[in-house]
Amino acid sequence: MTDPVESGKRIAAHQAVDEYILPHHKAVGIGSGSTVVYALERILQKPELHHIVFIPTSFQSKILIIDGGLKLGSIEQCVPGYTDLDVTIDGADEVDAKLNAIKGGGACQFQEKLVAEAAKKFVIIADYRKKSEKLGTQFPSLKIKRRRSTRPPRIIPPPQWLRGVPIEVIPMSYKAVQQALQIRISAKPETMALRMAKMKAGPVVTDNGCFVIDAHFGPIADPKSLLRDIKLITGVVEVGLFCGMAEVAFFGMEDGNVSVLRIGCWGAQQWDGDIVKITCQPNS
Ligand SMILES: O=C(CO)[C@H](O)[C@H](O)COP(=O)(O)O
Repeated sequence: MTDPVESGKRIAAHQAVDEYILPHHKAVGIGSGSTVVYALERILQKPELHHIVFIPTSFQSKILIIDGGLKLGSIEQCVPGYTDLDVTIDGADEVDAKLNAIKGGGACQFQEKLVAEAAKKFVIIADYRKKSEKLGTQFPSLKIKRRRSTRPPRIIPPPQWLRGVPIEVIPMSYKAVQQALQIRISAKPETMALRMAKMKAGPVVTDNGCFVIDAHFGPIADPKSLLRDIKLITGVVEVGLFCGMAEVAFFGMEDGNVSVLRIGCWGAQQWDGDIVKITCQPNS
């Protein structure tokens, strides 16, 4: 595989499966997106994992489980603290140094959070592009084209996904939620967008029949309090901010190594790419 992004996704997914999905496990949550496909690929290569019941987080992951001939379960069978999932493995759009993540690039954040919360361990797999010091800084914000006159700047709309925080909303509430985001969280109207479908006239409709607003807040100083503030808005079903949930993140790097960030310690590779001791060091 020559594409460094795709090979990054694969090596991260394979290493995570090898370390975190074990033969004694009974139930495992399967996330959504393109990186998760490589996790399924690895699981299929290991017959000792095929007795496990897999819990999907979306239509996509349900089909991956079924097409792989694996055992399909349902989240209703898993009650956190009673019949926990052993582990949930999932991709992410951006992950900070404290393992907070932005998710929902595939509009699956509600089911992904439900399944991640039901698991004893939540494991993130991603390629090197997803590593970020602070959420909201990894992707460029909208380009603003200034006119020569004194008129206000013209905002160039993004070609597709705004790459902010994905917010799943009840369809009839989307205008009210956008308004509340402006008033209560000072989101700018030009950095919020209702996510539109590509091969359909109209908005993306999630697996739960909802819409998604992508809202860019710039660098996010306190992801947990932003999450709390957005969730308090009537009409919001779920927010693609996963705070304090992941135990570990595997990043497939351009050089073919996997950088592992574990809760409470830096892994084998430091943030700036320098190799450090494999022994863990406390996070600041
Ligand atoms: O949150 C997600 C879907 O809602 C995905 O996990 C996230 O968008 C990462 O996707 P990919 O693995 O394709 O980069």
